[in-house]
Amino acid sequence: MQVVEVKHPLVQHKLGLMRAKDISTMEFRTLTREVGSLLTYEATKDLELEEVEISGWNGPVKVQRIKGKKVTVVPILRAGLGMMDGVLEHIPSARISVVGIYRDEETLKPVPYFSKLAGDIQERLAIIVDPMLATGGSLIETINLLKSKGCTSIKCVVLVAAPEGIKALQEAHPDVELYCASVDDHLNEHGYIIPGLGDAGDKIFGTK
Ligand SMILES: O=P(O)(O)OC[C@H]1O[C@H](OP(=O)(O)OP(=O)(O)O)[C@H](O)[C@@H]1O
Ligand SMILES: O=c1cc[nH]c(=O)[nH]1
Ligand SMILES: [Mg+2]
Repeated sequence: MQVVEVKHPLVQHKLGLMRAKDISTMEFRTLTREVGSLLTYEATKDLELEEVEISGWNGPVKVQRIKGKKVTVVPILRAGLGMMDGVLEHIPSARISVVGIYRDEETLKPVPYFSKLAGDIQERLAIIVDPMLATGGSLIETINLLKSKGCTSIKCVVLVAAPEGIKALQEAHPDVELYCASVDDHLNEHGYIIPGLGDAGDKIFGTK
């Protein structure tokens, strides 16, 4: 599995701001979208281009245009919604395939509760967004669902990933790509990423 930790200074600076204890809901939400946007820039660097001729201001001109597959963004509810607009900034025509999964606080197992996928998802590149990859259960469950509908091209974009979650993802789905701003140190006994960001969903939605 390809794992890319994006070391760009803007990404690292913004992620650092997100780790502050007393960050406001507004700041956390804004930074989630901004880092999501920067990671998307990196995650789409291999999209295929084709040359086409258009009418330019001074006559015909050859330009580059994205050729490859169409895209669907897959936010995992709730926290993934915070990154969705960061993807859409770059790919405004993308379809949105929403997956609702929460993590049971006791068992840490993923609990699916909603899905509404693009009807032609088997023809699309799926870019899954969720700020946190902890045990990996939520992301693995989401990929299981997408693959069961015929989707074969999947990239995952997360802000922070735990080594334990990366290992689980690698074992379950070695064919996907993972982009993150940081591979953090470990999971604590409650399944929270250390140093991590805390509960990303609560911070984005202001529900603590
Ligand atoms: O890798 P895992 O161990 O599955 O944990 C990661 C998941 O946990 C969080 O969601 P949460 O269950 O808190 O739901 P929320 O987004 O509604 O807050 C997070 O946004 C991921 O979806
Ligand atoms: O650290 C973590 C782990 C799971 N979900 C979060 O929001 N944060
Ligand atoms: Mg949460």
